[in-house]
Amino acid sequence: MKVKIIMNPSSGKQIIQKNLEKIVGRLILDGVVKYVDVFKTEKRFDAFEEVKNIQENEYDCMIAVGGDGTVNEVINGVMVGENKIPVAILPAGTVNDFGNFLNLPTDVQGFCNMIKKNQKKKVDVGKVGDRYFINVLAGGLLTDVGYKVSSDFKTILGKYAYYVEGMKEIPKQMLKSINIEIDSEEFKGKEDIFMFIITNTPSVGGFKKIAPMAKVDDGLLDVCIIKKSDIAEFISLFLKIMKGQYIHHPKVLYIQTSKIMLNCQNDMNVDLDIDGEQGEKLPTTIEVIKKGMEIIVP
Ligand SMILES: Nc1ncnc2c1ncn2[C@@H]1O[C@H](COP(=O)(O)OP(=O)(O)OP(=O)(O)O)[C@@H](O)[C@H]1O
Repeated sequence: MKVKIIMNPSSGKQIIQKNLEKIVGRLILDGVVKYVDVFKTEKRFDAFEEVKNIQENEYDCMIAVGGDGTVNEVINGVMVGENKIPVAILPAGTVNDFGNFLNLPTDVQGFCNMIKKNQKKKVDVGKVGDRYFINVLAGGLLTDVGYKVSSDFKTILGKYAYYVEGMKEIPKQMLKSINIEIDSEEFKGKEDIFMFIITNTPSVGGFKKIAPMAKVDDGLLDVCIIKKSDIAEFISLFLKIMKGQYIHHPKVLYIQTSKIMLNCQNDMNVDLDIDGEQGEKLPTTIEVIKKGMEIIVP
C-alpha cells in the first residue's frame, strides 16, 4: 500500500501525533505499507492545496492526522481534485466530531488494525458554494466561539476551552436574532431565529446527539433551526439540545433535506462555520453529495 500522511502538528493537545511514528513503523514492519510520504501543514489551506494536486493513482490511501479543520481540508482536496483516494482519519484535534461519530481509533494497535483491514465506507459530503463539509455547517448564536479560543487555551483545556468561551458569549449574543428565509422542498418560510446547524452526523461541537436522526450515508442533511426565544426558554432548550431531546420543541424547526437555500432578511452579516472553520456568509445554498467519498473505518 502507498500512503500519504497529511498531519497538522499543532492540532489538539499534540499527543496523538506522537503515536504516528509508531503507527507507520508497525505498518511497514508488518508489510502493510510499502511507501509513505508525510506532509506537515504549517498554516490554513496547506492540507487542501497538497491533497488537491494528488493524482488518482499516486497513493492507495491518505491518512489525515489532525482535528476537524484538517479533515475538512483533506476532504475538500479530494472533492476538488477528484482523486477519489480513500481517507483514513487519525483524530488528533480538540473536538474530532467526525472521528468520534465513526468511533475511529487513536491508539497504535487499533489504528494499525483499521488500516490492515482497509474496510471502506462511502459517506455523504455537504457542499456550500464551492466548499465541502463532512460534518457540520452552522450560523448564528455561538457558532463563532471556535475562532475566539486561542490555540494555547485549546492545548491546555481541550474541548472545554470551547465550552468556557461559549458560556462567556451567551449573555453577549443573546439578543442577536436573524430573520432568515428558508427554501427547501420540505419547508419554505421566514423565521426569526438564533441559530441554525446543518449536519451530516449526530455529533456536533463535542455533543454526541445534537442531530439525533442524522445518518452519514442517507443522502440527507439534518437541519436544526433554533427560533428566537427569551433567555430562560433558551437555556432550558439548550440543555435539551445537548441530550438530543428537542426536535419537537415549539421553538425548533428540524428538517431533513438534500438541498436548502438560506437567506437573511435584515442587513446582518451572518458568517458560516464550516466544520469548525470560518466560511462564507449568507445567502447560500447547501446541498448533499450522496456517498461522495470513501472513509476507512474500523
Ligand atoms: N502548523 C500549523 N500551525 C497552526 N495552525 C495550523 C497548522 N497547520 C494547519 N493549521 C490550521 O489550524 C486549524 C485547526 O486545525 P485542526 O482542526 O486540525 O485542529 P484543532 O483546531 O486543534 O482541532 P478541532 O478542529 O477538532 O478543534 C485549521 O484551520 C488548520 O488549517
